Amino acid sequence: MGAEMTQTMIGVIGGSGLYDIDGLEDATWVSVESPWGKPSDQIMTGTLDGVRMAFLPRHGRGHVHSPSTVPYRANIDALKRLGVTDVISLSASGSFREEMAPGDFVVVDQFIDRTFAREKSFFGAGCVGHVSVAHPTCPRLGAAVAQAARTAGITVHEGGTYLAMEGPQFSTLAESRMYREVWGADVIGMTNMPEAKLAREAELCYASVAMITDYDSWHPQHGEVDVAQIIATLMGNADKGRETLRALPALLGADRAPCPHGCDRALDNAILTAPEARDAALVAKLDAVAGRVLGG
Ligand SMILES: CSC[C@H]1O[C@H](OP(=O)(O)O)[C@H](O)[C@@H]1O
Ligand SMILES: Nc1ncnc2[nH]cnc12
Repeated sequence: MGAEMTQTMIGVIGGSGLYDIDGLEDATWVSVESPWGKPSDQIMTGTLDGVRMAFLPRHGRGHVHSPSTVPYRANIDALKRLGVTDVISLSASGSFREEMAPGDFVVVDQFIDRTFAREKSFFGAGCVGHVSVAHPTCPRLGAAVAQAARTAGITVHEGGTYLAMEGPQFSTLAESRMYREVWGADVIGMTNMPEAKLAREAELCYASVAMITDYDSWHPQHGEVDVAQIIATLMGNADKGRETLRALPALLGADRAPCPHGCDRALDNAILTAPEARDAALVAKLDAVAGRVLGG
């Protein structure tokens, strides 16, 4: 991938409550082998409005994986291996802002990564790589998904900072207040990190939609968050997510110009390990993620 046109393939990572999507032509669940382990589930592939789509339920059908056990590297690698160019992440999220109400969508553009028990990079000893995540989401893809959600009649907030916590417990009241008042986070969830960082390493455009389910624990009128409260909003949000996805392919189109923000060239100059010092086994595992720059 470089300066030339390619074919769009939209990869969707569905969060809690979103385990399938509808309306795909030739919908088929396929198994994808990854050298990074087993992805969360099979991936549903198909076409919508002439655009290729791939859908992966982040927690697996039946909600098998906790936020800490989601195989983030295998998931991103499998999507890349299938030919995905653009990843939309849809996630159940709490809100730290009165105006970002349950049922609203927030197109996230920044993250604070508080996770600590996950593998966060495809790179390591024998092939060291450093990518920039100063701007961790793709503005082109984010604008398209915001437009798609508006087309579906959803209240959309463009821009917001997502606090990624380890979980699986929700935050204490003191944490909730600190994230909101001191750190300036807008929404909270448990899964967008390291997913966003790995998508950048894999040179995939990544946009994240926080589908608001609750006000976490800070809101004096709403009390503390619990799963029952979240589930009450989750199913409606999942339907809104599906409607957003139906509108998205027509907005992106099948022919894809290179990303104007450089997401698909993130590995230019990123790998520091000299070719003769690289670990052959790791380089082989990086065939899909970094084959463009590593060759082979
Ligand atoms: C069901 S509440 C907690 C759970 O839901 C979110 O998952 P996802 O981001 O995959 O929608 C949140 O991050 C937690 O993992
Ligand atoms: N309040 C919250 N905190 C963390 N993850 C969430 N997912 C949905 N709501 C959440």
